[in-house]
Amino acid sequence: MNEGDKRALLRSSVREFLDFPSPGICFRDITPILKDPTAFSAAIDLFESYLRDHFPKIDLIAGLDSRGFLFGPALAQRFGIGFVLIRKKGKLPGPTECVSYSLEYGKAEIEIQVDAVDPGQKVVIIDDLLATGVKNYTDVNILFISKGTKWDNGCSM
Ligand SMILES: O=P(O)(O)OC[C@H]1O[C@H](OP(=O)(O)OP(=O)(O)O)[C@H](O)[C@@H]1O
Ligand SMILES: Nc1ncnc2[nH]cnc12
Repeated sequence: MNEGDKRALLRSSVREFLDFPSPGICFRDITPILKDPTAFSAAIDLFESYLRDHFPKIDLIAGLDSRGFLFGPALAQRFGIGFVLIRKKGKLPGPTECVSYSLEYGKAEIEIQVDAVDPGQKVVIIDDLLATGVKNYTDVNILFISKGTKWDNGCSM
């Protein structure tokens, strides 16, 4: 399957539910991607090829609780690198760093273990979709950060 076919398959695999979980929200349901191994492979292929084209050095993949956990480990395997968890507050043991943020509906606090990332490591943060997270980027996204510095880049598939 070529890249265009993969994108088309993914688009057709995301269902929309209006007014879920609250009135006015159009919820984009990615569960059909996970149910179809061809679609899931296509998602990981597209993430991988984007990263290989744009970023020569990646040390770690970090996944956002919870749907980022569905894609991140498979992607990390493709690169032979590790996967670390960014979880909702109160789920990770030991010393953590925490930040609060607003979602399309509601607020959350997320945490990472302080030893999850070493200074200077290049980390890809992966999630299933952005709604309000970063302006101009929607659907399946990859964002890059260098720990303790700034967002470097982002993409939408
Ligand atoms: O762009 P935003 O406004 O931040 O919305 C997108 C975020 O919301 C969803 O996660 P959620 O916190 O609902 O958790 P879930 O993955 O467990 O459903 C989704 O997986 C993203 O992480
Ligand atoms: N519109 C949306 N669809 C699916 N998950 C979401 N999380 C936040 N906004 C969402």
